[in-house]
Amino acid sequence: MSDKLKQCREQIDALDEALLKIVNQRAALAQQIGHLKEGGVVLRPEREAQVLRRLQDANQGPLSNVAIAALFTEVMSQCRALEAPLSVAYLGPEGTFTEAAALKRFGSAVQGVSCATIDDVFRAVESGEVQYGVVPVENSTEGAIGRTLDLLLQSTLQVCGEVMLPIHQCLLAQQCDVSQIQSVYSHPQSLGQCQGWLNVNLPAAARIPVSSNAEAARLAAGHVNCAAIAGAQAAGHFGLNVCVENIEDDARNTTRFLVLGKQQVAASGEDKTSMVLSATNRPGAVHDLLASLAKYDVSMTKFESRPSRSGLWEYVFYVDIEGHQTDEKVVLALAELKQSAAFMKILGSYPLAV
Ligand SMILES: O=C(O)C(=O)C[C@]1(C(=O)O)C=C[C@@H](O)C=C1
Repeated sequence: MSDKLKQCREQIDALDEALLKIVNQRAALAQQIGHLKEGGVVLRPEREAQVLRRLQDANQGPLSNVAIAALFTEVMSQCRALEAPLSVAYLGPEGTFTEAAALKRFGSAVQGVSCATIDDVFRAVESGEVQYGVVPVENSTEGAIGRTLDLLLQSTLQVCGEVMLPIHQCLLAQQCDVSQIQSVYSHPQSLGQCQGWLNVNLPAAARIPVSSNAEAARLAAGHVNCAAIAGAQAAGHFGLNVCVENIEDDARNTTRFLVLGKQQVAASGEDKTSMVLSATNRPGAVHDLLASLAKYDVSMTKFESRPSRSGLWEYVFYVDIEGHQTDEKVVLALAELKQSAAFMKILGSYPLAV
């Protein structure tokens, strides 16, 4: 070993000891805070977002802000676990992007509960079996996840947070001779995100939609001439090879997930509010809804219409705005909006994804 290498490792050892002491001091403070909360809710999304943003603002590298967020999310996850255990349901099975989103938001010190359907995630949170749930809500290439939107309308749960996860799809198979692949399994959303790649590279292969990407990988593991489209993490779970990486048609392909819970999250300073609206049946009604937002300078980040399921050709609108429902201009805009809407339900205010 060269002298320089030895020296660097000695310095790392010394720093690790200092880090060890400091993270344990931090953990002890979190424990104290836990006692002060006395039966209160342990997870404080607004505080966690503020901690991450402050550190990202102060970060001078060489670690990236993405790395800093991942590192300190894990630190907070371990500290939080000393205050109280936390359970989180997600749309499973293990190895799906939703599991990755839950991990990204909550870190590893939580009890993850895999659910077979989006409905089951809602039920698990509603019944109190778990404290939080994570479900996909929209993808940048394929659009809304209708089932999540429909359940948000019916449910009493609050949206407590959002997670943005860059989605990189891979072709997984037992053998990587692409000319031998006859069928490709995947979730319909993932097949949609890769249709351009499939048209060019596997035009003759059957595209078989299944319930999840993990299920696709499980099926591909049983047939030598079949492949799955899934995240690279699924390859390890099912003993498959990653034959081709990044086969999504848009390199910026991102899925947005929602964190569901029962708490009203306090303002963090950079927040979003989600709601569902319906307009009265008269000319200009939708315009009036949006005019209330414009009047108070509230930006809209999403507008999505869905059948209302209560009348033929009737629609509800899913709207996200910038700001917390307790912010002054949001309070004014929402009060006016409520006057012109036939129906209005606030789904929750929560910190912007860090
Ligand atoms: O500040 C708190 O309320 C804490 O419990 C500490 C802490 C942290 O580790 O920083 C942990 C859990 C909360 O969700 C927020 C922050």
